[in-house]
This record gives sequence, structure tokens and C-alpha cells, in this order.
Amino acid sequence: MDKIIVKGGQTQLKGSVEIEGAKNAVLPLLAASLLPATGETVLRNVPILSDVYMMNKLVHHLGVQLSFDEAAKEVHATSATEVKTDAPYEYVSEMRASIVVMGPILARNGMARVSMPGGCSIGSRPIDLHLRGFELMGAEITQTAGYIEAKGQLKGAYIYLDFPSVGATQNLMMAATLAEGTTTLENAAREPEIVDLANLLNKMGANVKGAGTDTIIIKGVKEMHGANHAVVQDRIEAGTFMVAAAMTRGDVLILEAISEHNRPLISKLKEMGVTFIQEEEGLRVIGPDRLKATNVKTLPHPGFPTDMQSQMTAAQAVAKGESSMTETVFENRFQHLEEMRRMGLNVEITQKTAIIQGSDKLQGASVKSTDLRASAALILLALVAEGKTTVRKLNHLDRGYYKFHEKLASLGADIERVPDEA
Ligand SMILES: CC(=O)N[C@H]1[C@@H](OP(=O)(O)OP(=O)(O)OC[C@H]2O[C@@H](n3ccc(=O)[nH]c3=O)[C@H](O)[C@@H]2O)O[C@H](CO)[C@@H](O)[C@@H]1O
Ligand SMILES: C=C(OP(=O)(O)O)C(=O)O
Repeated sequence: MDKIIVKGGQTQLKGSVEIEGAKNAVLPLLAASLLPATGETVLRNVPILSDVYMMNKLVHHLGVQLSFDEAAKEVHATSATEVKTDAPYEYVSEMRASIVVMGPILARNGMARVSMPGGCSIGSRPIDLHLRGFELMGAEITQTAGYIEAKGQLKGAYIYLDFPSVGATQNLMMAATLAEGTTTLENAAREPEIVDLANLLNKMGANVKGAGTDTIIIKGVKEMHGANHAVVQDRIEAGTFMVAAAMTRGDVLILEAISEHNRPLISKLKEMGVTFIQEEEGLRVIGPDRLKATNVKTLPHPGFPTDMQSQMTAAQAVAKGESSMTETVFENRFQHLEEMRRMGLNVEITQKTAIIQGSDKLQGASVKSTDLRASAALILLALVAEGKTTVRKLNHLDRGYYKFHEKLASLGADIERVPDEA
């Protein structure tokens, strides 16, 4: 595995940066390619990430002929006349998001057998809401030997989600496309990635209305066909570069940034003293001499995204004064703060809230990524901390960021990625 070495302290990021298609959009879009029985689905603006390779493998295993043209950033998926029912452990255990193949398999076959996805380092991540929704649509669910089996021809249903789960909304929305009758999802997730999925499903011949609001109505159709679709921009990658510019007194143009997808982040960064200028080519982000402290609480969209929580704590760590971060979505998403302590961070954690005393005297150290966004947050902090920081366990970073170190280097960071002999 590689490691990243950053020499920080004086970094001032300047220039423009291109953002990839969203990981959290493309994974369900790939799962959606299981739904049509005819035609080819072409996904454009596909990010080159380890999670995408993993989902490609799973979808391919299930019967879709699929090729990934990395140079063109395109996936071409030939619809399967028949899809397999089994999503085995070796694919699902590697990546939690793979659970979203369950809805399409069940919709196509009237049965699905999927390995339990299990938890991950940020929390236990149960799938009870997905399963209860399938049950309400008429499936019988059993769990044996680490597998969940669902059986039954799906019928439209009224489903109220106790929590606006992103994965459950996507899974149930896809299952409902080929069910008989109308499904209403209430208290549905409203993330831009949900809207992106609904757009692809409608291009495939489905009838989905209301995506982006808390009520999604899906009228089942008899069959679907291939479609051509460009993956929406990754708001979390864009947000990560906004925080990087903010922390380094930078002046960075985020090309083609979709500001409305990052409203809570932009609002918090403005409160911290950051200037945003909408330009023709994108959103320009200018960091102040010193950030001001701020209090943040993560919430489902349109609240502050939990996937920006770690990066935001890096900004709070160098801001002037005391900040707080309250994490309400996942129960174990503060592990990066322990690593940041090695760099001199003064933080007190009580249950869901971290109280951070900002400092301009943080020092580089040897740290390891504990999850995907933690890896980005540690690298951001390393840009500002004095001296050398080594960040290990980059397998997490590669799940969600394409050429992160190269993009930062092109903006002026002293950063390199080298093989880790350790
Ligand atoms: C691939 C992908 O898109 N991942 C994103 C997706 O994950 P994911 O879809 O897994 O997240 P959910 O919105 O489902 O989870 C949010 C919360 O709901 C709980 N929950 C969820 C489902 C369920 O059946 N029961 C239940 O209790 C989870 O444990 C968690 O506490 O949304 C999260 C919340 O914005 C993001 O952090 C992830 O980056
Ligand atoms: C938590 C994340 O992803 P996943 O749900 O794929 O683990 C993330 O993108 O920050």
C-alpha cells in the first residue's frame, strides 16, 4: 500500500480544480443497470475509484455484460435478459453500498439472496428499513447463515421510512420501478444522488416522481430499457476542496461546482470568514487569514452532510476559538479526531459532540486513515500543520477520491504519494 507525505505550514492553494462524478451517485446507478432487460446503459462521467471497480464486479457477476472505458470515464452495460439472484459475501462484504443491488434483483426475479453487508468503522449500519420496505411490498424475508433471502412478486405499497435513509430510499425506489401498482415512499431521503438515480430510472422507462422531496411516488412499469446518463458531480469531493481552500488562505476555483448541492457547507464556511464568488466557470473559494470558530451539526440532506464532518473538523482545528461538531447520523464517526490529536489537536469528545479548541500551532505527525473521509481530513490538516505528516492506509482514500494528491499538488501543495515500505 502507498502512503502520502505532506510538508505543511506555508501552503496556500491557488488555481482551479476539476471534480469527478459522485461515488455515492454512481454506485446505485450501476445497480440500476440490473433493471432493464433490453438495450445498453451508458454511464458517463464515471469516477475511477476502487468502489466503482467493486460494484462493476458485482453487477457483472449478476449477469450484466459491462465494460469500463477509463480514458473516456464511461461504463457501457449491456442489459441482462436474466439476472442471477445471489449476491455473495466476497462482493458485498467489501462494500456496504452493494446492498442496493437487492431491490433490482428482487424486482427482476421475485427473489433475491444477498449476503448481510455488516457494519463498518463509522457505525453499525443496519438495513432494517430496506427489509421492512420490501416486506410491505409483499416480499417474505428470511435470514440464514449470513444471507438475507427475499421472496415474492412485488406490489406497490405505502412505505413510511422511520429515518430518511439514502440506501433504503434507493433500494426501494428501484424495487418499485418494476412492481405491480404504485409505491409511495414517505420521509424519503432527499440527497442529490437520489435525484440522479430517479433521472436515470425515468430515462430507462420507469415512472418516478417527487425525487428530491420527502415523498417519492413510483408507478410500476412492465419493462425497462437501457439509457444514457452523465453522473452528477461529487458534492463531497467539491466540498473537500472548498474546505482545503478555506484552511490554506487559498484562492481556488472549483470548476462547474453546483453550489445548491453544498448549501449548508457554504453557509458554515461563510460564517467562518470564507468568501465565495460565483464565476462563469465555477465557484471561487477564497480563504481568510484565519478562520473563525463555528458550531456544526450533521443531519440528513438538506442539513450539513455527515460525509463532510471529518473535513470540517480539520477546518475547526485551525480556526480561532472554540468550535463544536455534533454527529447525529453515524454513531462512530470521530475516529479521525484521535489521529488528529497526534498533530496536537485539543479536543474533548462526549457522546455525539466534539468540542475543538482551534490552534495555529499544530505539528505534522505520522497518522493513519480510519475511514474514507477521515483520510481526506487528515491530509487537509497536514497542509496547515508545521512540518512533515505521513498519512497511511490509503485504501480508504481510494474508495472516494481520484488522484487527490495530484489535484492538491497542482494547486501548490507539497505532497507526494509513495510506496509504503512499512
Ligand atoms: C454509498 C452511499 O451513498 N453512502 C452514503 C449513504 O450511506 P447509507 O445509505 O448507508 O446511509 P443511510 O442514510 O442509510 O444511513 C443513515 C443512518 O440511518 C441508519 N439506518 C439506515 C438504514 C436502515 O435500514 N436502518 C438504519 O438504522 C444508519 O445506521 C445511519 O445511522 O448515506 C450516508 C448518509 O448521508 C452517507 O454517509 C454515505 O456516504
Ligand atoms: C461513508 C461513505 O461511504 P459508504 O457509505 O460507501 O461507506 C462516504 O462516502 O463518506
